[in-house]
Amino acid sequence: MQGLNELIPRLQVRNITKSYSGFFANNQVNLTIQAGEIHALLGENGAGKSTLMKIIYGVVRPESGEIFWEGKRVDITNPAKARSLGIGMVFQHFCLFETLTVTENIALALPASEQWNLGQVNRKIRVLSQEYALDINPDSPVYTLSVGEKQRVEIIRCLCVATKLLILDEPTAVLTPQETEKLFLTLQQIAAGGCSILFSSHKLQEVRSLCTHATILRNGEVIAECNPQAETIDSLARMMIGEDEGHGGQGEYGKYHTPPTSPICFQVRDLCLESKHPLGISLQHINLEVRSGEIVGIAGVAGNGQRELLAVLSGEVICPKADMIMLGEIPIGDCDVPQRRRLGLAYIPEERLGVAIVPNMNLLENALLTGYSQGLLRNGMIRQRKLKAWTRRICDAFNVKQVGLNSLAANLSGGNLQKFIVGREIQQNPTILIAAHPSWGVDVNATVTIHQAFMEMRNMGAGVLVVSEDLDELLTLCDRIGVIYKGQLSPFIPIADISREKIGRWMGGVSFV
Ligand SMILES: Nc1ncnc2c1ncn2[C@@H]1O[C@H](COP(=O)(O)OP(=O)(O)OP(=O)(O)O)[C@@H](O)[C@H]1O
Repeated sequence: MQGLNELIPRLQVRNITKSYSGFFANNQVNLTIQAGEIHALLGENGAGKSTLMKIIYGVVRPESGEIFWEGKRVDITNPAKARSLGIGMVFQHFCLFETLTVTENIALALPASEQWNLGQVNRKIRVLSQEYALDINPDSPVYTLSVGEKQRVEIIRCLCVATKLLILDEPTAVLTPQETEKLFLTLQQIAAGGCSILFSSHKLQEVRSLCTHATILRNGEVIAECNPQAETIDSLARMMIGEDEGHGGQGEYGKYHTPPTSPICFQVRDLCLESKHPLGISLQHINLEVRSGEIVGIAGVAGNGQRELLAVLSGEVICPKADMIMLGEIPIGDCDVPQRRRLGLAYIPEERLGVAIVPNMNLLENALLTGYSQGLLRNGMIRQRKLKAWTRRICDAFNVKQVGLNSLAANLSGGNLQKFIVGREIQQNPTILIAAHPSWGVDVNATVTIHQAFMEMRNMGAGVLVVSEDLDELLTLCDRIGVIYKGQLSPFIPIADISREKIGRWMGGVSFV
């Protein structure tokens, strides 16, 4: 016979409502999670998933509704209150101090009453990272970590305190398939110990493999509950998006483009660069070329030099020699970011907030930040009407859900922000687009929109270089793929000749032969 405690849900959310300027992010939402359950929260970009998670974690206060924790009504006024109940959360955008080490960051989040010293925290991190295969060096300063590694720090931070409900907002968005598999074993291990997990993801195959319950939101309302394992990817996508609207499914693009013989539009020649950071990765003899009308992908596990390579390709770091990077016939290795942009290089960085976007600027200002050379300025003055039309076109073409072009970028949902960044760069018709994790956190439909936009650019003769830890994305999108490992690039293989196993082995450090 079940004990009374096992019958009482761990968490019950009843009729939660939260609106922004009259727009309902959550409308009368109900959600029940049992102890030890892995529960998915699904919905397209802007459906209200993060808002609901933030309400449960005490970051956002609802206007009405109730929350019951193990049968008792609670008022979760702030994250400290949530943590005291045993609720931990890993956010889509990380909350780490860049200049502190992993250990220092985690120590800051531990309850003062438990009086941990840094040595104990360091040891605890090593134990947890081993136990849950969350590979991380506790002594690394956070600014040296890739996005994937920062996510691991966030997960370990939650695991350091006894947690009864772990909330993960898009945890696998930047993990490789192998890392995702490992993470899922971790999550299953955690759930088997009685901790509940609330998990949001746009990768429906993952949801089907991991979760036994799902609540589906559309336009802020719960529109269905189901067992994802009893559904298909198609039926889940239909529930999220609606019966009548098209949904792309994942990775259905038809035939690949034949490898082009067109001119090389972007080239890196024997680029060697010592990392200035003690824990950074030095780039060794990097050679690559992208032809006009070609999408080239660079795969690799986080922390193998992707960040250093992107910095030098985008112009954030200047090359030792100008002709180490060529844009067509022009050496650009010694050009700074604005010069490279003016010559036709567009860039979608790995980090959205603070690098791609200034959160406290509105959409118009953020559009201007990289689009200024598109006729949006005259005599140093902003052409307001042109800027408005330009920004509106980005939002329309990429279906960016927003309440107005004057709204702050920080108020966009994660996926809508990513669509905005991608649209802003593509609309500049660059000669070469360099993109890091282009579909990170975007829903099924938006992923298709972004991938199709890349393919259209390619078909119009632009070159595209995609750096991603999502192997599936690269296999879907690219004409040729190479791997970066410890600062070195493998040969690039045409998509028709690629074996997933070989790429996986290269990603794992097996020599490039
Ligand atoms: N602070 C805020 N101010 C104004 N609007 C907001 C704010 N936070 C969220 N919203 C809006 O509420 C809606 C729901 O956002 P939310 O982040 O919950 O969506 P989501 O389902 O998590 O989307 P995604 O999958 O893209 O992360 C969006 O339209 C978003 O723009």
